Amino acid sequence: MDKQQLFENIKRKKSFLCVGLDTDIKKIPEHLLKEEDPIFAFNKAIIDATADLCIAYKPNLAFYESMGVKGWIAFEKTVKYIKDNYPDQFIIADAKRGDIGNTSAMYARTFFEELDIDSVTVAPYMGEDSVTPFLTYDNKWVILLALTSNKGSHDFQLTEDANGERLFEKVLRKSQEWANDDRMMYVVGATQGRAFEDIRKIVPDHFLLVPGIGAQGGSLEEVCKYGMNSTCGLIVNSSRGIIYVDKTEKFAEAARTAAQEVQAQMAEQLKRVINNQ
Ligand SMILES: O=C(O)c1cc(=O)[nH]c(=O)n1[C@@H]1O[C@H](COP(=O)(O)O)[C@@H](O)[C@H]1O
Repeated sequence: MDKQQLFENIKRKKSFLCVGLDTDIKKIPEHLLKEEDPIFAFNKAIIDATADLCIAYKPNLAFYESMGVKGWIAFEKTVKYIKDNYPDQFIIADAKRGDIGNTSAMYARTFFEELDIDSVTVAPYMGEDSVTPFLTYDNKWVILLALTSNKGSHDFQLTEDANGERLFEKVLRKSQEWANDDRMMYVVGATQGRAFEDIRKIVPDHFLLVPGIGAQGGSLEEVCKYGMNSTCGLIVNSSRGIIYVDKTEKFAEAARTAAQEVQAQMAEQLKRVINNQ
């Protein structure tokens, strides 16, 4: 999917919501445990209940890999289900990969060839040759960690060099030598507030993947105020705040209601982008 298609989907659905499929066997409703594949059954119900309200799904690999082979099978089935039934959805494999070049090439092969997923999250710490193997595929995206939502973002990302440049700013600047905004996005946590202003000075046109609303308490309004650009430029993720709001047989309905609330706020925020077209 290219940038224009993504923006068209955002306008059509009046949403830039990404539903995070962080599916934990210990958190799903009990009645699903009798299913042959409870993780997939849960995901399928959540996807069917939310697909018209969001433009992306982000399964986080940790949740699947923690279950070994069974988890990987549920992950593959989930990706296939989205692609077969909701082909307009942008799929993000949240894997936070990155290694020496020939190893990154194998990660890229997994997500882009074997599974044909749209994008993968990548850690920038090992530099250019750890990221470029992911950039050799047409119509596939690298989503590079820039300024994350967690407290630990202060340990490295927000530290300054002798010239006053912060590490996340160096990541944003340097990585633009490897790919432009039709192949690369950046992760910026919704908890980072006004930092979006600084980020937009360096990457005005890029899409940003923004996790951290909902369970982590980030403000959607603030993210939009400082981070939205003329093509929206935001994919905002919520995982626990949508998929775990109810643990009864009505969990999917409740997830839909939670997604509807976020989508309504997004539709409001999008007015200024759409009206300026
Ligand atoms: O790359 C990510 O998606 C990510 C980056 C970041 O800075 N913070 C962050 O929370 N995430 C992921 O986004 C999701 C957030 O989940 P909730 O806090 O439950 O909405 C999890 O899958 C996290 O691993």
